[in-house]
Amino acid sequence: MQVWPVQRFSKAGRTAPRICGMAGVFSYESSEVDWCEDNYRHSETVAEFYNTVSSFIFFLFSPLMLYLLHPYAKERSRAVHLVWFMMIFVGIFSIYFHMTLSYVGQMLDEISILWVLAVGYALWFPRKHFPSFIKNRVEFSVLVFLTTVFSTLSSFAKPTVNAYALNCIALHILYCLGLELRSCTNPRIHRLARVSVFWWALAIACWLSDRFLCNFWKRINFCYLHSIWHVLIVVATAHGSTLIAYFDALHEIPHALPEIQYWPKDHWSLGVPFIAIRGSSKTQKEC
Ligand SMILES: CCCCCCCC/C=C\CCCCCCCC(=O)N[C@@H](CO)[C@H](O)/C=C/CCCCCCCCCCCCC
Ligand SMILES: [Ca+2]
Ligand SMILES: [Zn+2]
Repeated sequence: MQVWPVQRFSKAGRTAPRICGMAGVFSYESSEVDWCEDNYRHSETVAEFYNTVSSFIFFLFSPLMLYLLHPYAKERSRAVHLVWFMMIFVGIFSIYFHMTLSYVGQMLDEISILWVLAVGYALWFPRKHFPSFIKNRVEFSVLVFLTTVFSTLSSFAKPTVNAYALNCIALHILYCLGLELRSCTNPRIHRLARVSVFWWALAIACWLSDRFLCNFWKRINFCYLHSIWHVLIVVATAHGSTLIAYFDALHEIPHALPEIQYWPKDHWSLGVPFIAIRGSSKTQKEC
């Protein structure tokens, strides 16, 4: 396969990125992070072709999830649309990052993920687990906002650890889900939880493998694991965020009788989950 002659950009043998002045932070390969896929193999201007192209998956799922979650958003708050709206920006920044491997691209990619997570926490973190000094969701949102501003500033201190820190937040989300599931007996919900964790585990396995086993993947000429991660983490987020939003709906708008359904076919193995709103009369919660 042809490698484009822009090898002057190649990182081979280089230990630290060259950032010279303000313009340097935008330059190709100014990020300390470089994924396993060979740079400039398919294009002169796109550093990691498959990692860039696979980031377009955000543009497929974001509008679909905005559409599917609209009935729930109408009942709960239009603010829940922020999560998938902001995912469009995660997609844009992911494309920019993999296209240039620039320092600015990396920071935009990671900071946008951090803010999506922050919005998710502010909207959906269960009230019963709020710290004792917090009285309501507005106060909790202020706390999340301040923590996120602090984390955003800290992310410039050691950019190479940002992605690991973000993955640790995913572990906290899994822990919170576990707590909710303990008091839930609905088998449909437990199945959605298993499917969500399955996609997330597959995604993180690809991310770690691309990071740490690159030599092996290069030897067998298969350097696409980070591209696969993009697809899997979006699928995991579609499942996981719907599950979290379902628990939120059960607690916050139980009268709406929320129910998990799948699009386009109402079967867990074939579709994308969403929250269907069955009514507005006050009834017992299911779990
Ligand atoms: C009560 C808490 C509610 C939280 C709601 C969760 C909302 C979803 C939030 C985040 C979406 C993740 C988007 C991933 C974008 C990937 C872009 C990317 O590939 N970036 C890499 C560089 O190109 C970078 O190295 C990756 C960094 C790690 C990102 C970690 C993301 C954590 C995802 C959490 C997903 C939860 C799924 C839960 C499943 C049970
Ligand atoms: Ca690369
Ligand atoms: Zn990526």
